[in-house]
Amino acid sequence: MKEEVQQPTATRGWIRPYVRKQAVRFLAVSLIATLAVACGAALLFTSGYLISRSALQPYNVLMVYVPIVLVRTFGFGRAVIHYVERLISHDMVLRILSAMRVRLYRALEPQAVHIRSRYRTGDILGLLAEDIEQLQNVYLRLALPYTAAVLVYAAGVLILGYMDAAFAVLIALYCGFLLITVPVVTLLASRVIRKKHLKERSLLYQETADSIFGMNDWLLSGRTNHLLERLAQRQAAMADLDRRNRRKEWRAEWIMQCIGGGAVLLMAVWAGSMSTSGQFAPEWIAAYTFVTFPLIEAMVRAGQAVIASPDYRVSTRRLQEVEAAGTAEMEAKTETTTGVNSPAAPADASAEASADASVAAPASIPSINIKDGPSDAFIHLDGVGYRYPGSEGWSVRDIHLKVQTGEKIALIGRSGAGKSTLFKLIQGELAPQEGRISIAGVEAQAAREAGLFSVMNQQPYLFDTTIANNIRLGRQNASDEEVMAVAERAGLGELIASLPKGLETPVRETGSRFSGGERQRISLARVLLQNRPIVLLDEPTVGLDPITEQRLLTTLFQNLQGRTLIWITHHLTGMEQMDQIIFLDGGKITMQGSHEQLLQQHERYRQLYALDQPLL
Ligand SMILES: Nc1ncnc2c1ncn2[C@@H]1O[C@H](COP(=O)(O)OP(=O)(O)OP(=O)(O)O)[C@@H](O)[C@H]1O
Repeated sequence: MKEEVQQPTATRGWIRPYVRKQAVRFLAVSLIATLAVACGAALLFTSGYLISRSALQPYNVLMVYVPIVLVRTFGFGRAVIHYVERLISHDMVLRILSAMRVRLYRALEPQAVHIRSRYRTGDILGLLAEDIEQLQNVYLRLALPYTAAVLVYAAGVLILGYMDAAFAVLIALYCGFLLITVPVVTLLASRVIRKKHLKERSLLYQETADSIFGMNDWLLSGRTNHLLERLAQRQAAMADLDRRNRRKEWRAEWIMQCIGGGAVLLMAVWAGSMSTSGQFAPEWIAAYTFVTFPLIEAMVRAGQAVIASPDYRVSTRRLQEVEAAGTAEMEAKTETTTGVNSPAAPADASAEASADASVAAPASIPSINIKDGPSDAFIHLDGVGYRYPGSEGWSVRDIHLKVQTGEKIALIGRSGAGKSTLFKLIQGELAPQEGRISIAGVEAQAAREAGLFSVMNQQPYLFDTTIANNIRLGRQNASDEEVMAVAERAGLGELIASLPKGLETPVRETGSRFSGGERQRISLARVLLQNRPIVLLDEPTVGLDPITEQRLLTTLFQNLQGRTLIWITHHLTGMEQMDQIIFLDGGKITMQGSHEQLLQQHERYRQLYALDQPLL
């Protein structure tokens, strides 16, 4: 599959551009599908003739030899044509789907860092798991059968018209009713139920995702039965809507089958009258009657596909929404990286570059070279403000902050003060709505993409593999010696020596064999291996006892000496080692200065510091 399907843009929809791109294949498959129906029709036509002719007991089998051969040929031909049709149509659809998946990925990728705040997880799962799959049915179950049915309809009416114009008009109207009126009326009648069904499904996905994320809390609260009941209710509501919907579809199908039966009767009566009037021999009555079956079946299938079409529309709408958001994000990114707000990397940063550890930056991003060890990272926040989409108030505002290379900053504040938001802004996960952020002379997002940050968070995730592999997440190509060296620097030496398999010891699922402090040390070893100039610490000591906390902090500060450090914390342990301490409250800076300055100038700080000394 070397052929590359061009990626249509957001404005060009999710169906037509691909049909246009694959027009030749689409046309070929439609003709082959029509041929398959025609072959089926010919099979029954000749069968009908053969049965009638045989019933008249010809004196020699050779009298029916030709229809026998034809029945065999059409029977065999139908299977072969059907197979070829499936082969080509699935090949075409797989090409289209692969192009669509690439396109969806490209739409989602620029939004990756905001994905959890922008979409609900259930919707994303639905999008990835269902929507693209749904679209394959547009081609296989809707477009192709409908095109084939219309072609069969047109050919049938033309052939009949050649024999009897008035009857051809009657059949055209009759089958038109089958092909258009019944599906459209059914669609309109089931619109409300379908809408409800989609809403319920989205809620079910959302609640299931929520429940999985919060499974621990449900278990701890002892209310798992309540959760299961709620999910069961939601499922029952959906199943009920499903049933009502299906009932409507079955009714429509039943009506279509009845209409089809009527068409067969009409044909039988017409063929009878044609025979009576001497237009053709009586043997042809069965042939004309039988031929109606496969033709009607093709039309009923097309009608059913139309009835299922709203599901496809919902999928395309969701894909279009995601793509529009992705395009907006890309445009914003392009403006950010090429706009006037993006000064080039400072001269001294590149001057100090060392070849062995430079980070290849994407073309549009000023290249930032990171030398082995701390470099000239300089963080400058100038009047920064951010308000989450849909929120009334600002989560942070008026933030002015200058951090010199190698400085250690503590961000302190109660819950909801805006620490994490500020963190995300510095990391380039969020773009400021007011003011600007520059890191080593470039926008935060560019700094992030150039790999200037390492992050240690509250609960580092350990994968179910060896300690060495978990540390290697920091740098895949690190040698065993390098991994051991950082593990020792992180204070894991003794622990590793006590394990029979040393660095090759499996950590077990989610790292359950290690204590909180040990897990943080593994995370520190990863950070050391990454060797990046800015390290962001998001409460890495939360939940640790005071002694373990002190020890971990000592290891951290010793090993991260010289790097620019920003540390989110809730309390004041270790503040003496910080160059700047920033208090946030209600999204604003309320106190700022070194430990000594704050002790001298702020009574409140003195009180907080005294209160926060651990009882060792
Ligand atoms: N995704 C979001 N959408 C809307 N509002 C948000 C979102 N995330 C945070 N906020 C709001 O922004 C404000 C600051 O939140 P933030 O998470 O930055 O505080 P924090 O100081 O890090 O709190 P904590 O210590 O509890 O993590 C809060 O009022 C919070 O409700």
